[in-house]
Amino acid sequence: MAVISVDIAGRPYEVRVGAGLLAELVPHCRGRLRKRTVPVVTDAHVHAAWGEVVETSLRENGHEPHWRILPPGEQTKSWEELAATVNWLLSLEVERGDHIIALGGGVIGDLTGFCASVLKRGCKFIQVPTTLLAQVDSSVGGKTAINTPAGKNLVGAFHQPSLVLADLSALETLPERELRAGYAEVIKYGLIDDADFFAWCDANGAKMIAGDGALREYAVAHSVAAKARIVAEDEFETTGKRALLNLGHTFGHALEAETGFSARLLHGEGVALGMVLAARYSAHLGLMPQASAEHVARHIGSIGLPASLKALQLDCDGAGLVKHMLHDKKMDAGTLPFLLMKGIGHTYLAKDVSLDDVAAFLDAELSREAA
Ligand SMILES: NC(=O)c1ccc[n+]([C@@H]2O[C@H](COP(=O)([O-])OP(=O)(O)OC[C@H]3O[C@@H](n4cnc5c(N)ncnc54)[C@H](O)[C@@H]3O)[C@@H](O)[C@H]2O)c1
Ligand SMILES: O=C(O)C(=O)C[C@@H](O)[C@H](O)[C@H](O)COP(=O)(O)O
Ligand SMILES: [Zn+2]
Repeated sequence: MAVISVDIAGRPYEVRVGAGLLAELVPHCRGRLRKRTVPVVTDAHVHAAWGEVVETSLRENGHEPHWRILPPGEQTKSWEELAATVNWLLSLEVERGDHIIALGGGVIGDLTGFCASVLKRGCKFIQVPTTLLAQVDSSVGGKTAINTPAGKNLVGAFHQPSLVLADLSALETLPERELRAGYAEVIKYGLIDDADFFAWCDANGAKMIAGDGALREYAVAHSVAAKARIVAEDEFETTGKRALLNLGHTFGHALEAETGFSARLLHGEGVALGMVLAARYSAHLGLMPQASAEHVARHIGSIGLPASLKALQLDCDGAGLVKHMLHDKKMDAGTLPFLLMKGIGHTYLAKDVSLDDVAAFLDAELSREAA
């Protein structure tokens, strides 16, 4: 098992990565579950696959799980589910010191974390991520949120978990499309500032997705360590450092909004295509060699992730996509800083991007044939 520490000032916590952690959930929680009643928020797919394992671990250790089983999918990150879940937690008389368990992917982690942040002005919670995406990214760092009709993650809070338990065994029941989508956020760490890790992904990504346990443990632990370093430096995304984790997301979130936050485009798929667009736009601006941008696109395409905007068959133009971007939380005095690349492993926050130019670039990409 790998244990990574997230050194948030004054509130450090551990991320444990290994196989079989769900079956021993309570021992790993080491005294965090104070009461007999333990609230567990999950979704229907995760409950069907892992509910019994978690139930057994809790009951064998003298706890009584209370389940809130939500509909799977992005639509669950909503005002309605937030209100209903907070009311459910209140009905269980959860106290601030109790730990709420978020068992699931990024949707469950983001929603439950946000509930924990507002309940009684801040309750404790434990992230138990069951998707690759949640293990390498969303369970770590304390961003929590819901979506609104105006866009992605527009209402939320920074609220750190007390513990993250990433059980690699959970990935055994994860559909392959979800594994690939999660892998997009793994590649992201290589593209941000770690060219060696991108080379590792190039060599091992497909085998890791196919099920190699040692490669999975390395990918998850390396990604968590990368995220932990960035978050410890800039917890609240104020210095520009944490914004690097948004690589591909300005494009990706606009695509998610355009496709109605539906199963047509998963978050990780939007990020994958968003990173291709960020690389190609960087090449278009002359910042990065076109060959490096195509290297990024080739690797992403080789995994079965979307690498072409045309393939999405959107019913909009570049200006339509840019309109979604105006809700991006990085907007600053009417301008939108963009994550661009000077090369693989050299991402930076550019403050001088023209949105008209981005729209024209996207118009060209919308009609570009897939490589
Ligand atoms: N807070 C952050 O820092 C952060 C980072 C990245 C992404 N996110 C958010 O995370 C969300 C995406 O998360 P996701 O990709 O995990 O999606 P998800 O939570 O929707 O899970 C994907 C699908 O897999 C199913 N599933 C989960 N675990 C399973 C398992 N072990 N076996 C079988 N099925 C399983 C779910 O029911 C769902 O159908 C987005 O809303 C995104 O905005 C947040
Ligand atoms: O942790 C972060 O910081 C990230 O940006 C991680 C992203 O992968 C994640 O999708 C995040 O929720 C996006 O943040 P947002 O602030 O653009 O909503
Ligand atoms: Zn993301």
